[in-house]
Amino acid sequence: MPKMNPKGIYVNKNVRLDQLQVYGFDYDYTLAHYSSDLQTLIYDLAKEYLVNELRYPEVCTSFKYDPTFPIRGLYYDKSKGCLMKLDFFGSIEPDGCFFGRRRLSHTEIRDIYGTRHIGRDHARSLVGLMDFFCFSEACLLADIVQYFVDAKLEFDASYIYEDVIRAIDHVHRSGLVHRGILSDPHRYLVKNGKILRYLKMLRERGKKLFLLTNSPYYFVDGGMRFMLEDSLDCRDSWTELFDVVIAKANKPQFYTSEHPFRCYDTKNDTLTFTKVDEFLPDKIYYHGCLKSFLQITKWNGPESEIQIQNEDTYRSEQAKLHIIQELLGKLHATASSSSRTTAFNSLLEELNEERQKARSKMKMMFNRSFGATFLASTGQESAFAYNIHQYADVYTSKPENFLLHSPEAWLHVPFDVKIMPHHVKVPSSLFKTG
Ligand SMILES: Nc1nc2c(ncn2[C@@H]2O[C@H](COP(=O)(O)O)[C@@H](O)[C@H]2O)c(=O)[nH]1
Ligand SMILES: [Mg+2]
Repeated sequence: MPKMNPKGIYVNKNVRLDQLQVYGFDYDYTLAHYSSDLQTLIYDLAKEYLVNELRYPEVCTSFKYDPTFPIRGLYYDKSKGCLMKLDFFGSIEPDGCFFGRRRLSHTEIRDIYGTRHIGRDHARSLVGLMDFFCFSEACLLADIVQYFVDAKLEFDASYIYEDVIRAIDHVHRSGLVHRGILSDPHRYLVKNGKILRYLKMLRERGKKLFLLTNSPYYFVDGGMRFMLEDSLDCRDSWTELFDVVIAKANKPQFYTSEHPFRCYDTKNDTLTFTKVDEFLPDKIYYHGCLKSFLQITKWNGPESEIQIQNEDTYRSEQAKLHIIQELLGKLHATASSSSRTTAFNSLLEELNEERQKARSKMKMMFNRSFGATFLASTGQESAFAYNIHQYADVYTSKPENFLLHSPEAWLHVPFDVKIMPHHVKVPSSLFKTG
């Protein structure tokens, strides 16, 4: 029986690795991986800020981060205070909607939202909690809402959101989280020699490498030294692995703004005043934007790809593919549908019940509150999966998984994939007994 591969490389759009010349890396949760203690650290620091600076009641300091509660890709409703999981089509998961830490019943969801489907009006008040840093945020939001409910205090859910975001933002921006991690790296950082092998292999193949992180340099430097201390020759600096190192990049604005780059003086912790019009080896750069990055590096990417897509031969192939797909869809729709007897209907009911049982069993195997990150309880993809599908051509759990493939590999979307390529189909023969 096929199994999902946690180290697999999954392809949403075809990519030829042999044609990739430039590899960009993010730092947090890409080069650096953290233990779950980090979520507790962020949660505790943010909770202290709520109490000490925003005057939340003292009792909030006793709240504890619950690692079993949140998953990635949840949504917080700023107008209603609910924390929920959505499916691929933007419908609320029937058992995945919480008010505070209490799961709402189907009737309660209907009373609040009308239908399970989040319409345009409600969608405006939803905020996505997508990245790995959001676990603590999701848990803190739910715990604070629960506090107000238990204390029978009136509250505006959007104020809770603003306060929690402010607290979380503060603990990152002030460097409290960064200093906390560096003060006890063994506790928070996961050492990984494989990433060094992967980066070196790419360099040996003549690829250009850059690091683009929102984190400050001292934090990245401390983390990289710690993670690579057993595998990197002590005379070498980790910065030599990259052609360009950019810290405090201010993503996502980096991609759209016109901020200039500044050269960062690592000895004096200051920014220099000279204009940056080239990237020198061993120098660290701060801020900047994509436009200047492309102007300086001239790593513009192949424009021929767009030209090819505009050519008539390509477009006629594309049209042919669309027609074939449409025909396949119609074939599926017209097959089956026979006359339904009572026995047929009761069998249907029984099967539905069994399906329901199996679904909830499967869900519990992931996370008892919200189930799987990529899947809705129907077995279809979640809204988080939709985001990955939209924004990632290729995805994998760790960059070094690429070591298991040739750097010249052509990565193809599997021919039989429905939405997420890492999902495998379980053959029904698996359940046959005797
Ligand atoms: N000001 C905020 N900073 C945040 C928040 N969540 C995470 N972070 C910080 O961003 C970087 C991660 O950058 P990356 O480019 O390396 O992935 C790291 O320093 C975090 O501390 C936030 O909500 N507000
Ligand atoms: Mg990151």
